[in-house]
Amino acid sequence: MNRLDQRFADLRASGKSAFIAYIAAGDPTLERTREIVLTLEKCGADIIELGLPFSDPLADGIVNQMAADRALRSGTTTAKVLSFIKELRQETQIPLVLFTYLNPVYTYGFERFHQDAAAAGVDGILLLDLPPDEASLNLETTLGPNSVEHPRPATIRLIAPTTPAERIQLIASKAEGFIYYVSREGVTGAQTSLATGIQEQVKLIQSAGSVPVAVGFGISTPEQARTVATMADGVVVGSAIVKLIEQHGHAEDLAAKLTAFVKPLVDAVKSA
Ligand SMILES: O=P(O)(O)OC[C@@H](O)[C@@H](O)c1c[nH]c2ccccc12
Repeated sequence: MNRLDQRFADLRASGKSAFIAYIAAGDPTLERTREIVLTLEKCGADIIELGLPFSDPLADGIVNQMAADRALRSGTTTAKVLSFIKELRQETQIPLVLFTYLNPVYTYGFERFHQDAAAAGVDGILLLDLPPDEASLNLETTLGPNSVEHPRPATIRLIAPTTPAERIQLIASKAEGFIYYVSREGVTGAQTSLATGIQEQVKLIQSAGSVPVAVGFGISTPEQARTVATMADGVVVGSAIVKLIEQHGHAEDLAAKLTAFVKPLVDAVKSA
C-alpha cells in the first residue's frame, strides 16, 4: 500500500487526525532539508509536504515565496530534489507529498517527472495549477491505475471555499490519497483567526467521496490546529514553520528551535 494511504488508515483506526508539515525543499539548502524532515518526523509529523521551488509561485504568500527564492538561489532543481528524496528514503519512510506548479514539471517532462518521483519514493503529487478537467495530464493516463504491484504517487487535489458543489463531486470522485481543503481565499500565510465555514465544507467533501480531507492555509497556532483537527482528517501547517526556517535556517540549534515550535502543534492535533 502507498505510504500515504497506510498512514491515513492507521490514523483513522486510532481516531486521530494527521499533522502535515509543509516546507520548501532546498530552503536554505537540501542538506538542511534532510535535517528538517527528520526533525519534523521526530516531532510526530505524520506527513511531509515538500515544496519543489518555482520562481513564480502564484498561490503563495510572501513567506513561502521567499523560501522558494532561497531554495532556488542555493541551486535547488527538480532533478536534485528527486535524487534528494531517493537518498532520504534510506533514512525515513514518512509519507512525502511533492507540491509544486505545472511549469517546472512540464519543463522536466510530465511523464518523466511522475516516473522519477515514483521511483524516488514520493507518495503523492500536488500540482497547484493542474485542474482535474485536464484529463490527458493525469497519472491514471500516464502511469496507469494505482495497484499493489505498481504503487504510484497519488494525485492530491485542492478544493477551495469557492468551489461549487458539482465541482466538489467531480474532484471527490477522482480523488486519491487525500483532498486538500484550502480554508480561505487568497494565498498561503499565517492568519490571526481561522476561516469560517470549515466544518461545513469538510463534511460536504467527506460525504462526496471516500478519501480523507486535510485542511490548510492560515493555521499557525496550537489552538487553531486543535480546532481544525476536530473538524478534519488532517491539519496542514506551512508558512509558520517556513518562517522559523527563514529565521534559523543556518543556525546550529535549528532542530531544537523547530522542535520547540512544532511539538506543541503536533500535540494539539493529537489531543483533539
Ligand atoms: O502556509 P500556510 O498558510 O500554513 O498554508 C499551507 C501551505 O503553505 C502549503 O500547503 C502550501 C504551500 N504552497 C501552497 C500553495 C497552494 C496550496 C497549498 C500550499
